[in-house]
Amino acid sequence: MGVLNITPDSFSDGGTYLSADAALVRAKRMWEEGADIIDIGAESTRPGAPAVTQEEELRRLLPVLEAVAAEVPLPISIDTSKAAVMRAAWSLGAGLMNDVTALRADPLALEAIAGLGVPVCLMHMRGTPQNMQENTHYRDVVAEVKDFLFERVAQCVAAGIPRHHLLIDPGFGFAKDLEANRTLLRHLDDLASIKVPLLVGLSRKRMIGELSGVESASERVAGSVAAALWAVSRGACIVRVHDVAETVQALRVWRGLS
Ligand SMILES: Nc1nc2ncc(COP(=O)(O)OP(=O)(O)O)nc2c(=O)[nH]1
Repeated sequence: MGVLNITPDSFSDGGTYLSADAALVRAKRMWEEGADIIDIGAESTRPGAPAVTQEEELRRLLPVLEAVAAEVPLPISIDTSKAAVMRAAWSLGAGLMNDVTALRADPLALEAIAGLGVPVCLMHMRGTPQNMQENTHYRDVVAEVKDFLFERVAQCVAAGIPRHHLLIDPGFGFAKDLEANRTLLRHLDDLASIKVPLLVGLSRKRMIGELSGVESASERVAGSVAAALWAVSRGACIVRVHDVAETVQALRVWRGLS
């Protein structure tokens, strides 16, 4: 899953792809590099990120989505928590919704997904991007994240969303410090018992910097690839990455040796 952030403030590539033209060039490049899905996000969810209004998110997103849907033959996921954005994006061809709040932020989101019949990724986080890093203590992070995801899956199935339309994601870096992220990664295969495909997002994140000592997010490519391989070896089905070519190349070698 190639990341296409059309925001001014994403933690590692904010402002780079703001125009529809630049975003389309990026999406095409990721397709050529071997991405299977393009994940378009118009609101940063990094720690401390300011909330974006629905109008602003739609203003950023829709022109880019139209252009990418018309010219890039890949499924498009939309990184949003707003039901109205999901509905508008679906009408323009989005094939997956990626909600870091697991359909909790917007009370209309669960109904929207059920009504549209569109697949959705349910991610674990606590609080909001503005306060989530004040809430990083867990009694047992693996058990608590697993219980949360299990419950969200059950809620979705009870709302009429087919189980095979669901993805789960432990939410690395969302209300988690290095210890919690590392514990979750080490026990990623514990989430397999939920029997829903696993998506992980580790790319360029703070934990990669903390483990590698690399300060600048955009220079954490090798560390991000290493983490992606680890996650795949522990059961991840989709890795959400900024550096598609490097990750695809590493996965091809990994698969060739497995
Ligand atoms: N499912 C899922 N979605 C996500 N969306 C955004 C980010 C944050 O990364 P990025 O989009 O690069 O940064 P920003 O939120 O600042 O745009 N991480 C995840 C993740 O780990 N999993």
